[in-house]
Amino acid sequence: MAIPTVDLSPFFTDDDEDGRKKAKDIIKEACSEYGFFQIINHGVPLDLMTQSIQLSRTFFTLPDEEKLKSSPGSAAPLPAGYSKQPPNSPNKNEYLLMFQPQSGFNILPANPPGFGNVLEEMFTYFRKTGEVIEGIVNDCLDLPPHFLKEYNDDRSSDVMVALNYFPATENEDTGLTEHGDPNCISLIIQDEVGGLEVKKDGKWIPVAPAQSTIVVNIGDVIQVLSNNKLKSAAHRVVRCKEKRRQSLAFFLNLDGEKWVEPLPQFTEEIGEAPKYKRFLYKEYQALRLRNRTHPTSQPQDMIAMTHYAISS
Ligand SMILES: O=C(O)CCC(=O)C(=O)O
Ligand SMILES: [Fe+2]
Repeated sequence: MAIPTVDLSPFFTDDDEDGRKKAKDIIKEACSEYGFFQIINHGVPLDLMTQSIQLSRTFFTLPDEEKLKSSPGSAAPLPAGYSKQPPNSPNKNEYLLMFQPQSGFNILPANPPGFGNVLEEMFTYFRKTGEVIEGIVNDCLDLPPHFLKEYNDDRSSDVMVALNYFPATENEDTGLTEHGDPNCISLIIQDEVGGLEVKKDGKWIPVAPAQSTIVVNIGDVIQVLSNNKLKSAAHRVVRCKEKRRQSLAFFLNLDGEKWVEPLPQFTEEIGEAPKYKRFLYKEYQALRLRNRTHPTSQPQDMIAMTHYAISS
């Protein structure tokens, strides 16, 4: 079993309505079945993807004192710059986090040379592809044209993270614990080591690494808006022995001041009860951030979308 792969090339030409329709059908099915799919011919240049992973691998092998030159400043809403998970965290990685290039928050490394530029370029491409996906999801949900684009109209909360996972130990191979992404849509590229897994019907499906492929997943915001029509699937990263793993994740996010609730199209207009209470996105984000700073001993005790679920 593997998550579906979709060719996005019809969305980058004007005259392939048929191709777009076929791709949308696959995406619609994938988002309701898996919450995940993979894309090829997505507009992000392969050499840029390769370079970003290679330079990231080089960056994370630098001595701590060099990496810590990009330590986060305090102004940003999330720690933009280089951080390592605290030793008590079940997540075994270090990472470099950034906002959009013009945000003023980013503390990008000077070494390896060119890495900062490559990250900024990747951010810009990821964002474009993320917006294309958001438009497709909009159509898959039969929402009015540009509804999601107008609702999610502020790009200043988007985040990109370059991650380095440490090799597994004899006794322990968790890289990133099971979670759903809180945001709207996420894009991931992983190196050849692999390790990303998606939960479907209680089973873990590995997402095999594939060159020039981007993994896409639906986040909690879309799951709530669609009243569970589309799925924000649980996923995790498993570590491999002897090999460290690089990945790059982009989160098309929502402005914290937005309210999130199931849309009338998926509730009152079709006679269905809303499955979630209305909430302010920044409150949910703060709860999710608390999971990271104060991890619970049991992963199932972490705050997730179920926090706002209405029991039927
Ligand atoms: O590293 C990966 O492949 C996935 C990262 C992820 O799921 C996340 O940061 O939310
Ligand atoms: Fe995730």
